[in-house]
Amino acid sequence: MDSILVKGGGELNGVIPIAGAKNACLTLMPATLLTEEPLTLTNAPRLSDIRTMTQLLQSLGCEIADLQGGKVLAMSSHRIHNHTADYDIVRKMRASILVLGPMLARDGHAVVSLPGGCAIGARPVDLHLKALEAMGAELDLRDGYVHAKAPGGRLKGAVVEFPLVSVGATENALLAATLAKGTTVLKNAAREPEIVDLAQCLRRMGAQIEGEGTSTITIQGVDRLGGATHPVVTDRIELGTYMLAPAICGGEVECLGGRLDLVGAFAEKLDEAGISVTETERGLKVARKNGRVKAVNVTTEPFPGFPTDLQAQMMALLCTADGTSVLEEKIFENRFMHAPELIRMGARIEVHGGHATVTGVDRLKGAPVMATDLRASVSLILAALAAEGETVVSRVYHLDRGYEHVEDKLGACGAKIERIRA
Ligand SMILES: CC(=O)N[C@H]1[C@@H](OP(=O)(O)OP(=O)(O)OC[C@H]2O[C@@H](n3ccc(=O)[nH]c3=O)[C@H](O)[C@@H]2O)O[C@H](CO)[C@@H](O)[C@@H]1O
Ligand SMILES: C=C(OP(=O)(O)O)C(=O)O
Repeated sequence: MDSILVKGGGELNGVIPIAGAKNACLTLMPATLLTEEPLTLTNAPRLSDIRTMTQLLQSLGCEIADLQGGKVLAMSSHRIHNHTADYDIVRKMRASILVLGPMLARDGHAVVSLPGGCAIGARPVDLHLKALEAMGAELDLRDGYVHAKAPGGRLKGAVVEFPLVSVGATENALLAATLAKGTTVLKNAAREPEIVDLAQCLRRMGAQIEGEGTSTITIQGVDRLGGATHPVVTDRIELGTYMLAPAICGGEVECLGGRLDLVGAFAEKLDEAGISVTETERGLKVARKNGRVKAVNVTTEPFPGFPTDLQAQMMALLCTADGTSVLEEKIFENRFMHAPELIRMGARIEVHGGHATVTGVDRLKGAPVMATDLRASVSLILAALAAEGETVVSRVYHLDRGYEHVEDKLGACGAKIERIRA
């Protein structure tokens, strides 16, 4: 298993290009299952999660060519020859459940392994299943798999009101509704930019969708969808992560392709903490020129609130802030596993249920630490960049799920960071 060695202490200055969004790409890729015609995604990120989704789609019969070093994914699902998403692939990545809606919508049947829990929480998929049931699907849970059928071979439009906001359930229902007979209305739908991106791509393929980006999405089902070429939206979580690098270390970094509308609530917190964020022609410029960061309180919420996927990285910043901050995690029940690792680096953090109280210290100190999940791993790297001495972050396979070329991107801004290959 690879690890990352960081020698901390210096300022960061330079530019960092931001990739296409992992979480958008993972929902755009299954859209290929809705059409016999080619779907091409440009601005795709080069990540292990994208390779896992590629493997899963290929196992179902899709042809996928990754061009330009993986930045372009040319997909073609002329025929789905296998309708079973196997546990061996699904267990690696929860987003695999997103093949259920499209397969069911196109061919009227699908079998998909249940993804199981994960380190940050139990993460059930009941809302995905209830939405598809409302659209007429008959579901049977057997041997760890969901066996799904659409009576008469086609889903039908329905009004689906989600009891809580779920990004994945909104995506699965939206994908499925494009080919259902009649109108589907999704209420209390997620408003994340990745949902907007998915709706835009589906519309390019011929889908009739209104209201994406609001909490009510209306889909008029069509008989068939065609091919399209679509650029994946900028990764707002990668963007937020790299915006934190100069905030923690000092210096000035311009994040190329960054947009304030993608990170509004997060940028407001940076401003409150005393970090300057300005829009440039090419992206967002972030600087911490003088003084210590101020303590701020953060509560994670569905978009447009502060994203749970930036909570760990924000905690790394607040570890050296002036004063005491409280972080409240409202999306996942077990998303503070980075706290004990940050404490190993000298942070003062107390976790009580869904709250973490962080009292800033003058300086963190390097230590051997272990990544427990994707965003935890990058929070440890951010902390290490600001810490005195050396830090080795192990289990970085989590990091590779969501960040491409981390060492190169941070290294170009002056960070002393290298990968130790196992
Ligand atoms: C691949 C992808 O896009 N992942 C993102 C997606 O995950 P994901 O789509 O899994 O997250 P959801 O928005 O569905 O989860 C929100 C909450 O709803 C719960 N829930 C969800 C579905 C369900 O059927 N039943 C249920 O109870 C979850 O356990 C969680 O507590 O959104 C999360 C919340 O912004 C992000 O942290 C993830 O990075
Ligand atoms: C939790 C995340 O991803 P996933 O939903 O794929 O586990 C994430 O991107 O931070």
